[in-house]
Amino acid sequence: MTTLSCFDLGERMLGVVEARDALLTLVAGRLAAEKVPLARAHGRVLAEAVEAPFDVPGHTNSAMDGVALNWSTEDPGEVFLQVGEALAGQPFQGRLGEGECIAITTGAPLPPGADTVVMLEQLERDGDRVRVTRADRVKQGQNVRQAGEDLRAGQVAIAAGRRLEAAALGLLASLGQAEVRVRRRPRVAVFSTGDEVTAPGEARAQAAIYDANRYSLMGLLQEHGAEVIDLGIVADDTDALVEQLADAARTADLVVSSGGVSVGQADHTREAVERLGRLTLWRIAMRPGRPMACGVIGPDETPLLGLPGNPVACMVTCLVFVVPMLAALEGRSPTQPRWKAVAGSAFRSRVGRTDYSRGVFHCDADGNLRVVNTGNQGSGILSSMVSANCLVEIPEDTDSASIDDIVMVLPLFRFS
Ligand SMILES: Nc1nc2c(c(=O)[nH]1)N[C@H]1C(S)=C(S)[C@@H](COP(=O)(O)OP(=O)(O)OC[C@H]3O[C@@H](n4cnc5c(N)ncnc54)[C@H](O)[C@@H]3O)O[C@H]1N2
Ligand code: MOO
Repeated sequence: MTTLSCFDLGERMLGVVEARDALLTLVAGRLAAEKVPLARAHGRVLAEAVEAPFDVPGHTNSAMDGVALNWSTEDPGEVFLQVGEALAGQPFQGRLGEGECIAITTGAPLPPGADTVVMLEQLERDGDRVRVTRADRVKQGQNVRQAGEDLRAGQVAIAAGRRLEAAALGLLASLGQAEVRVRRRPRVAVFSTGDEVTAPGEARAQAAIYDANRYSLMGLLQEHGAEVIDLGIVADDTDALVEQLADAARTADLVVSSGGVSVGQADHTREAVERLGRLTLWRIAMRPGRPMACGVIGPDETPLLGLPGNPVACMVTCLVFVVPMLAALEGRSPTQPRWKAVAGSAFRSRVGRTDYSRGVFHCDADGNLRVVNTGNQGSGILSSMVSANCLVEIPEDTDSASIDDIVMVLPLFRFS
């Protein structure tokens, strides 16, 4: 089935998946790659696969402090003559003969002729004679890490499109990589609309509200890897907004606004966007987050998403629609992590609409994920978003979610 573009969907109510697929068509290709020092690469996305330039480990080495010896013969005996030592970084120069051993430390290369390490705790020493206690328990090859057992030279160590978390940074360092090629961070311009919306720190007029959305959006976008361009609260002046948006379209990969998308509003944002490109207003069969605007602006058709003004609807639509677009820009999979959990409370739902409730999941005594809602689910109640660690998604074919039903949870924090 071909996916329709944002402007071909018409007036009907859209499904969440359909809307997300259409938005992903606006993300034209992946962002350019750039080289960054490994120490600054945390959270970035690898632009190309990294192959191991050599075997890892590079040499067969000891996993214990003890002695290295040859255990391949049928009766290796119990007493060995120590003929030298190998330290990490200082190999033993020579070959072990029958009945010989060397002292060895963890990580030191095994000399030719040795295939087994017996740890210190299992040894008795008398001058250069070493006796292996409980020799019946020794297994040939024990306590030895084979060259290439982690990675073979030329094998892909980390695939392209992978976000670099702590373990990946450690692995890249162990491969000697001082720099890595990662995708440029997606640049997202963010602004708020609404005459009543006031910047925190400024005096608040009667019936005005402080601008919550820009801050929750900037937080979500940064958490998911974006570089944010803060355009503030747009002035009530269409010409000024056109100038600001034209600028944003030149520098940003995506423009995100909140407010002014419900029906029947005389809105200068809409007029400004239409002067610079195209805009379509959507109604999505979801709650919260039903009204949304989708458009393109500027010569490069930079995508613009107008998210609903209600603070929870704004965050939910950012998670469900904008976060997958960021993933696509960075060359990651846009599929979001979600898990099954047992409902510990009832959740709001209705056939024909995807419902997102704020939930808290935890592991119960049997080790199962259990999720309860965080109370008042009004679209303006940000404190129930603060108490939540997930969204509970009840799909459009489901008319109720009661206690003990299985539901899907989407973590609110970045998982991959
Ligand atoms: N007749 C209809 N009315 C409404 C509909 C509808 O379909 N028909 N949809 C409702 C839904 S659902 C939502 S969500 C909102 C979306 O409204 P807008 O995007 O036009 O947003 P505003 O009207 O500007 O604001 C709604 C609400 O949110 C507050 N807000 C706005 N911006 C911010 C901000 N930056 N920080 C904090 N709070 C903000 C604003 O004060 C309003 O209370 O429309 C419903 N109405
Ligand atoms: O889409 Mo609007 O979500 O809540 O109040």
